[in-house]
Amino acid sequence: MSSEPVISVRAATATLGSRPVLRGVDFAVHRGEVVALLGANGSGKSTAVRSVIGQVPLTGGGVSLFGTELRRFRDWSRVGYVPQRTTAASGVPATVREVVASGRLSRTGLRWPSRADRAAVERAIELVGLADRAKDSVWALSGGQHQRVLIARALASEPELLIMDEPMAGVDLASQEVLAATLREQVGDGTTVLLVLHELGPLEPLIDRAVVLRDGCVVHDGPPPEAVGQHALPGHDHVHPHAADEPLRTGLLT
Ligand SMILES: Nc1ncnc2c1ncn2[C@@H]1O[C@H](COP(=O)(O)OP(=O)(O)OP(=O)(O)O)[C@@H](O)[C@H]1O
Repeated sequence: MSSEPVISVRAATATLGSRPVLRGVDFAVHRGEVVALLGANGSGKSTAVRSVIGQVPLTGGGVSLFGTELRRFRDWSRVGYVPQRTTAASGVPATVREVVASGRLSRTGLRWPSRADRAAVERAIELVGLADRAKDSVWALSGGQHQRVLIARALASEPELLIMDEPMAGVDLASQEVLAATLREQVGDGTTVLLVLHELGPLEPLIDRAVVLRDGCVVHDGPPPEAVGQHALPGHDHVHPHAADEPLRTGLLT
């Protein structure tokens, strides 16, 4: 493990509207790690990852990527980002291949795509199991297939760091399995991953560490919490044993 974190978030504070949403968040993600950001609805998970990629300005503290302060970081082809469930279909008709290829633009810029660029796009499409749909319009896809396209778009630049906001939300079981396999492959290749999850689900075996947020603060940073009994059910405040004597309430599923 490299001593310099790939992501370093230090005492981060952020306000949305007049609401303090991040209230002094600290965490780091090291090279090759898979870290899940967990917490109840509204705990600040999306805001935290959006601040990591500069979409939410911090009111205090700092973020570094690959050892560079965010405001000076320019190497965005090293970072793949999958936003919280949106559609890959804009107002403009586009095929699966076109949307995925747009994810390569951070590497190609304005030059004509090379053979390596095209191969990376095809590999990303294959990884998410959509090779047979490459020429189809994204309008014709299911929600789970859309999500796969967004992930392929993030993978097209062959990023060293993949940041995903609830990649499994609203995704059918078949697509979940494809996404888990895709992620396993990326992790096997050494990609560093930070992902927002509502529950660990099929990605659980891949997760090295969990950072749990509550009300904009980190309340746990360590082994992923285990869902047990009825507390594993959606709607239950999640209680699990902690290394210390007190049980830790993560509010994981509420
Ligand atoms: N643009 C905004 N303006 C004002 N408040 C916002 C805005 N975006 C989010 N919030 C609020 O900030 C808080 C944190 O939101 P955030 O999306 O980071 O939470 P989350 O943990 O990702 O939740 P979820 O699991 O529901 O996605 C919530 O209370 C939310 O209502």
